[in-house]
Amino acid sequence: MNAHLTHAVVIRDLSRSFKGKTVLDHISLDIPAGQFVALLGESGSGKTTLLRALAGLDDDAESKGHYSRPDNVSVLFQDSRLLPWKTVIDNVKLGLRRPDARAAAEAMLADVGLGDKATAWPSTLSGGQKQRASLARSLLRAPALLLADEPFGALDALTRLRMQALLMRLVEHQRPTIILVTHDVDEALLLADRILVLKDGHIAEDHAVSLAHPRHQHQTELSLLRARLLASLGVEAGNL
Ligand SMILES: Nc1ncnc2c1ncn2[C@@H]1O[C@H](COP(=O)(O)OP(=O)(O)OP(=O)(O)O)[C@@H](O)[C@H]1O
Repeated sequence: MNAHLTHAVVIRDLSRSFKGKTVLDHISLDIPAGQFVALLGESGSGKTTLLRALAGLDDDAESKGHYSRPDNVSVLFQDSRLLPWKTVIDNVKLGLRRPDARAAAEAMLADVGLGDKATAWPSTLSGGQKQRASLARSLLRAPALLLADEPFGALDALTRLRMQALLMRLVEHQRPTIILVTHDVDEALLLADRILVLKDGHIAEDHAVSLAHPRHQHQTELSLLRARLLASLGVEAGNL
């Protein structure tokens, strides 16, 4: 849409309900191209529903309002969604119509540290390796918008840290607009340019995080925002 050239995502008065139950409640939001947005919120606040709405999923929902976003979107889920009957490289280049698809997939696998797993079957990979393959599949499409729904939520803490660093390194080159749904306040603080808190289907808080990368959990600005976000999410930092 010409009116929104500088914004990758424009949402106006978006509401969604399922069987009469309102889940998204008049959401309006502008996201500049290249911004990394983290979406926090208590369980059931509507995070996944917002992401799915932008992905064009959930056709059974009653929707009002509208949004615009780039056509070139990749979605990254908590489970890697690799097809078990295809090798890792065939999963990564699935549906890609480029003459150099195989070479590009090989290069992307090397980038995510899976250069030696191209011909492996998904069932032989660890959880972290599967998510790496899934990330490679998403980024190989050079998406203008990456929608990620807790992509590292099922990984152990150390693997999660590695994946966060890998994501930051890879998106540094491509600079897609990113919306990351996460339960992990520190993940949001370490990665995002902007943190939104959803509450009962509306955006209750909108924080800019302007600190340079790489960030460290103990930086004062992050500590202050962490305490505030934890309080918003109903967690008292002093009790942790
Ligand atoms: N397809 C659907 N049909 C009926 N209800 C739905 C559907 N999708 C979501 N909901 C309801 O919408 C509400 C918000 O769900 P959503 O998954 O968006 O929340 P969330 O913030 O992502 O939660 P969580 O952090 O637990 O994943 C929930 O009450 C859920 O039951």
